[in-house]
Parts: sequence; C-alpha cells; structure tokens
Amino acid sequence: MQQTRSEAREVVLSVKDLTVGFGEKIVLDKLNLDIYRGEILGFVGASGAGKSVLMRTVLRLLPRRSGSIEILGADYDAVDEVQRIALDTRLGVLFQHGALFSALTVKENIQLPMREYLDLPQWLMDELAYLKIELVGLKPDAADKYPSELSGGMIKRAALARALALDPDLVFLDEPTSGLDPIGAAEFDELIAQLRDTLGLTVYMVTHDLDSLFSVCDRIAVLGQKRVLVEGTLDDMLAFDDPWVQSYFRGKRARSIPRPEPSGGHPVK
Ligand SMILES: Nc1ncnc2c1ncn2[C@@H]1O[C@H](COP(=O)(O)OP(=O)(O)OP(=O)(O)O)[C@@H](O)[C@H]1O
Repeated sequence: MQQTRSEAREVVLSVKDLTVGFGEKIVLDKLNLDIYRGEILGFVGASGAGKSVLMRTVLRLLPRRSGSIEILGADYDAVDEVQRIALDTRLGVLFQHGALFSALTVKENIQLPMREYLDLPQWLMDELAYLKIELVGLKPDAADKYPSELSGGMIKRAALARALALDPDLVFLDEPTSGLDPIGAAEFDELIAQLRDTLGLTVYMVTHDLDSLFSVCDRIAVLGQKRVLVEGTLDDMLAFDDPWVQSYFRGKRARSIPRPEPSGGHPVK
C-alpha cells in the first residue's frame, strides 16, 4: 500500500548503486536511495557510517567510484555546464556547525550564493537577504551582526537563511540541531516543518536527534553496512531486525520520547 503511494510521488533525488571509497576503503557500496518531493527525510546511522560522505558525494564535493545520481530529474553527468549551474541553484545546503564565514555579516553571508549565481543590484540583494532573515525567524537587526555575535541557535538560523538564499527545491541539512538545547532544537525542527509546508521544500536531514526523527521526519533511512539498511516510517524501523536499528529506536533515550499518533500528522506517511 505504502509502496503504491510512494511510486506516485515525484522523486527529486535518486541515488542508484552508488559506490564511494578512499584508497582501499569502501565507505558506500552500491547504495540506493530515493527522496520524494515535499518530504522531510531523516538520515541516520552510526558515527563513521558514511552519512556525510553520501551527502558530500550527492553534492559533488567528493568523487564516486560508480553509480548514478539524479537530482530534480537530471543526471548530473549528462547535463552541460549551464544546466549544471541551474541545477546547483535549486539546492540549498546547511553544513554541520553552520559554517558561516566569520569575517562576513549575516546579510553578507546570505548574499554570497546570490553573488555567485545571480546578477542582481545591491538594493535587491539587501531586500532578499532581509526576507530570508525574517523567514527563518531572526530579527532584522541580525543582518549586520557577525557570526561571533550570535547564539548557537541564531547561527543555525542564519545558516539556514543562506541555504534558502536562492529559493531551492531541495535542502540538505547536516545535523542541524546538534549543539542546540532541547528547546532550541524543537523550535528549529518546527521551523523546518513550517518551511517545508509554506515553501514546498524537500528536506534531506542527516541527524542523530531522535526528537527530530520522531517529530518532523516523514520518512527515515538508516545507513549501515555501507548501504541503506532500511527506510520507511518509524514503525518500519521498530519492526526491522538489526541490532543497531533496534537499540537506536528502542533504546532508553528513544523510549523516553513521546511518539505522535500515527494518524496525527507527521512521521507516518
Ligand atoms: N576525505 C576523506 N578521506 C578519507 N576518508 C574519509 C574522508 N571522508 C570521510 N572518510 C571516512 O569515511 C567514513 C565515513 O565518514 P563520514 O564522515 O561520512 O561518517 P558519518 O556517518 O557522517 O559520521 P558522524 O555521524 O560521526 O558525522 C569514515 O571512516 C571517515 O574516516
């Protein structure tokens, strides 16, 4: 039943038989993964399993040995330079720890992708930057602040504003709530869900945060044994017979987090 519904949905990222390695070491081996338009996919796995490697390979920051990656219906290897740049503008990335440029203000950080990809007058880039700042729930006076003057939560929001600078379709978030206190993390999760609903974003979120997985992710994929071990709903995770998956989703921490009702909205689709 679920498969029929998934098949009808538009695939915005399709990874097929992806193999990535460093020297003798194979990190990902014939990995397959699809992400559907409008969903928030939570990507989990043990430390060192290769979550960041996968994200960086999809973003073409790392080379792959074999396999194909289709983003928004286009095969990166088959498009020309102009189409490649156009595709890049439809992707937003929030790297772990925010990764803002410390010598630039929030506004200038947000305007970096605009400068790189668009040819806009300064006044328009200023207006757009203020729009993004508002969109992520920051006050306008954050625009002229430097990253060192911001709290951890504000840095995450500013980095998210930069990821949204070019109005992307697909956003990659690498551990967006790491380092935030539980309230800050819950607010950030709420913001992600809100942006998905209002902007129609598709979100690929690498996370260790069980609260995020339980509260905002529509689907979960687990990386293990160099591939996607299991993907689906929380119930699929709970039913999956693997020691790491069982201890992760049924462990003490997981049990202490209230799960939403299956019919109540987010996690089960
Ligand atoms: N540039 C690189 N050169 C060599 N090995 C690398 C490189 N990048 C990553 N690796 C290795 O690939 C493996 C997967 O790393 P990765 O950072 O993707 O793990 P992860 O699942 O994101 O872990 P974590 O949850 O701790 O962030 C690790 O063994 C790492 O040492």
